[in-house]
Amino acid sequence: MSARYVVTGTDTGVGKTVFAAALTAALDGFYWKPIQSGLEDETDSETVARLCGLADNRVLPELWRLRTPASPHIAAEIDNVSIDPDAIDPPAIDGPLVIEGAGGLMVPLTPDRLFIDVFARWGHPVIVCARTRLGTINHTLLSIEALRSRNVPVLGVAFIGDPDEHVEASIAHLGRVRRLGRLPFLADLNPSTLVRAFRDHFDLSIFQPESRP
Ligand SMILES: Nc1ncnc2c1ncn2[C@@H]1O[C@H](COP(=O)(O)OP(=O)(O)OP(=O)(O)O)[C@@H](O)[C@H]1O
Ligand SMILES: C[C@H](N)[C@H](N)CCCCCC(=O)O
Ligand SMILES: [Mg+2]
Repeated sequence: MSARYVVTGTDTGVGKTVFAAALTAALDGFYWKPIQSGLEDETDSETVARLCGLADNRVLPELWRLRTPASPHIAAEIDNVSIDPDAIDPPAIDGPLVIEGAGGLMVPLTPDRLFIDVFARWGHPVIVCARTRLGTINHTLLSIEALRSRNVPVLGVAFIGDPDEHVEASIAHLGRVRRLGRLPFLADLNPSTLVRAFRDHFDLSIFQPESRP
């Protein structure tokens, strides 16, 4: 089976979608956001389609599209639908697949079930997107601990923002986790600046295990 990567983050708004667009483009792969909450602004799938520079069919349809920009379990209740966490399975496509959650790991899908429970069932490697800003050490280490306590494979941390060597190194050391790279803030965010930034700041071979010697 082709590679599957789960892109999660320490919080909502950390830059998962932008990172996921960059990774999808770099892998020449597919993107899937199973649950979208919030439909008024550009959705994450639309953002990825705009930023990854690939054909529209590389963005797979969401399973649940919820109107309210809230936690999925609340947005689902408002829309009077129920999310079935057991029915969330990655589409069987032939090619690398980048899957984005919603918010952070412990975001509820129902009153009793969390996104991290679904990731644990899949067992696909998880990439934790983390800010470099103050507060990130605590949030990132907690996220890694939550994944490890459920035996979810952690590929590493993708930092987003301005460089902070001390902070990034501390997280790698204390979390015993790989630093995948750091996506800088791009004042002009478009497909070409994003592809270049990913190429300059990440080692693609980490995401292509089959091409490693
Ligand atoms: N590397 C970057 N350079 C410039 N802007 C960025 C970058 N990363 C994220 N942003 C901006 O920050 C905002 C939040 O990013 P993004 O939508 O990727 O977060 P998210 O973690 O996917 O949030 P959600 O939990 O809603 O899915 C967006 O306006 C996005 O354009
Ligand atoms: C609305 C937002 N952009 C995401 N789609 C959902 C974020 C849920 C966060 C829930 C929480 O941790 O409190
Ligand atoms: Mg997103």
